[in-house]
Amino acid sequence: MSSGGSSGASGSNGGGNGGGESDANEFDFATPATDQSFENALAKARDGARLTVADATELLATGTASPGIDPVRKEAVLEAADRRRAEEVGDEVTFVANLNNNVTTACNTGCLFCNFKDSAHAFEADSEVEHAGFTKPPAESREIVEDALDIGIYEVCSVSGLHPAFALNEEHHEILAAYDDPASEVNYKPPETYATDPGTYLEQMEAMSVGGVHLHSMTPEEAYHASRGTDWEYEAVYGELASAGLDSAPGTAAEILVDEVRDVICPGKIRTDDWVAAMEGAAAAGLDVTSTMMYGHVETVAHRAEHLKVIRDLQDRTGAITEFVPLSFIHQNTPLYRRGVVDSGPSHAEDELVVAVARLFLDNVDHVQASWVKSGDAHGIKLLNCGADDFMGTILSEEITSRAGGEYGEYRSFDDYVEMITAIGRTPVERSTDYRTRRRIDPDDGPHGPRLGPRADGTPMLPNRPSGGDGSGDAAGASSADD
Ligand SMILES: C[S@@+](CC[C@H](N)C(=O)[O-])C[C@H]1O[C@@H](n2cnc3c(N)ncnc32)[C@H](O)[C@@H]1O
Ligand SMILES: Nc1c(NC[C@H](O)[C@H](O)[C@H](O)CO)[nH]c(=O)[nH]c1=O
Ligand SMILES: N[C@@H](Cc1ccc(O)cc1)C(=O)O
Ligand code: SF4
Repeated sequence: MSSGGSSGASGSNGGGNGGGESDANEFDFATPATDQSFENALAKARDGARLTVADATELLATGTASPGIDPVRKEAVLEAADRRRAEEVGDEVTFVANLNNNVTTACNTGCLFCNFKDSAHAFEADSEVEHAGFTKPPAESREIVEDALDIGIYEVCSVSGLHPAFALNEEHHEILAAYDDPASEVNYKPPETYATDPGTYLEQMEAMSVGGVHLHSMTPEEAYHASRGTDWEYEAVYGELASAGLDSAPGTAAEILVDEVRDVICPGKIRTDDWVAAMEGAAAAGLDVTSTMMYGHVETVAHRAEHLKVIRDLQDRTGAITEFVPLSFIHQNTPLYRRGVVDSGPSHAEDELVVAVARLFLDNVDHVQASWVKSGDAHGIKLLNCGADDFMGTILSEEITSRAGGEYGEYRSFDDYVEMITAIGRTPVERSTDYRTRRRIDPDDGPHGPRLGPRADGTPMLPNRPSGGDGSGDAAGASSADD
């Protein structure tokens, strides 16, 4: 691999015109040019016409004909998106009382944007390699969810590394173990190899699906891992997971859904077609799904626009997508940054344009999320005025962004939410994961706490855990389970 400076990212950061002026290397994507003009694209967006990939590219770049982001044009795009948001979903800003409970950081997939994972080898019982990761057996997962239910959460969101000992169920263990060389052929080692057994995926689902909580888990990449080495259909795999308690699936692992970008940032991951097939399988199994895009690394604005088209087409076919979650790339501790492939994540202007163009382009997805984890409070609030109408959730625990170098903590209280949302003249609304159940919150009736969770009674959440994210993996008052 070459590491020719920051060319890929400087191209996309400098207004999204590709890596045109920088050193040629394999991470340079061609400068996008379209046969559309910025003005025409903006006029179509204002009229509510369905946008093309070329339209979206022009809007994201504030015109591909000139380099950099034009501030006046940017404001026009943001204004059109904010107006569309108001017409489509009104002035409510939703958020969910939820808990992140990630089960393991052991992973060999090697995505170059990720610092969440630890090399799975370090988790082996006879390994002397130090690591700060964790694996939580099912009983520990259950205890963590139980404790969080007591303080009022509605949802548990669980995404994990692809631990080599993870299998869907006992039958899957047998199939994987029967390979001649399971480790190299199907990324499998038996649980007894490791200091801590993660259990099966079905056992983790059963453990976390407790007390009426909504279980949001199993990304397409995890569904692939839960069926590796077999000919099982995604619909059947998600069906079994649903029978064990899964309620909806996160559409992470999407990154950029263009294979030439995946080849650079996550060559070990499933390709775009497989990601789409997994999401369709989840939908066919009756699950809601979310959708994401992780942007601001080596890709161009044209790749972002193509990604949005993949999501819109998927939603046209399934109707199962509840929200779109833009994930702003956090660069500090990642291999992409440390190896000099990128020199930063996206600028604030790029974040704003991604939210705005998602709102305008994804005419079939109702909700666009702003993330205080990725952007912090002030910029997150700004994104709510660029087309976003959801402000994610309380989460209580955060490992992905903090390990990548993010600095915005791992919890927001209901009082924080009410203050931030009313500060911009909007209405705070507690939601269910699927947005179908909502509760408008009277700002004057504080202190505020969750009421939609199975055990929620309006008491403010008081998470029993050390404050600040040190990436050590403690979650909501549980002990860490370092292997
Ligand atoms: C860490 S993975 C965990 C789940 C599973 N291993 C997978 O890849 O689907 C979940 C998602 O976190 C996001 N993520 C990881 N590192 C990130 C970073 N440095 N900045 C922003 N998002 C990141 C990616 O979109 C990734 O798909
Ligand atoms: N944007 C981020 C999220 N979003 C997910 C929500 O918290 C929630 O699970 C979803 O909206 C379904 O209800 N979660 C994170 O941990 N980090 C983010 O940056
Ligand atoms: N946990 C993911 C974000 C995420 C999770 C679930 C979703 O449905 C959407 C987004 C991250 O921090 O990157
Ligand atoms: S993004 Fe997921 S699959 Fe990729 S290295 Fe990180 S944990 Fe593993």
